[in-house]
Amino acid sequence: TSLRPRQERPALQKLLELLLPNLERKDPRQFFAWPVTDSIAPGYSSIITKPMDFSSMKQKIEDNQYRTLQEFTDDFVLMCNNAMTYNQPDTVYYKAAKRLLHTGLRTLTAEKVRPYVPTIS
Ligand SMILES: CC(=O)c1cc(-c2ccccn2)c2ncccn12
Repeated sequence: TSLRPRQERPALQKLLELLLPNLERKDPRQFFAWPVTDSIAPGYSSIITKPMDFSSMKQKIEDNQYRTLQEFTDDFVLMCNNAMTYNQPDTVYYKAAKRLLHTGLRTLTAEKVRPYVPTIS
């Protein structure tokens, strides 16, 4: 239940706190740093049902909301796919998202990161 305190997952949390800045560095123009607002992107909230951005991912790490590396990866993929859904292919945002998705997944699936993926619990 929600009343049960979130069990600590220090090893995973430490890993995610290392991985997040690595991914953020791949977004130097900080397109993905903060939630996209309807004022900068007309109609965004009615088109994108599950918004995601790096600041929200950071908060989820601090709040112990990621149980596995896969859940963290899923949010990263969601963030990139949102940008490729809302923005047309010829926009800087779409192109940045496509590149970020590709380079970010290479980091998240790298051999040296894989040992942190828990086997069937
Ligand atoms: C990520 C994304 O879809 C995005 C980020 C931005 C953005 C992010 C930071 C500063 C300015 N714009 C944006 N602007 C218009 C349409 C879409 N976007």
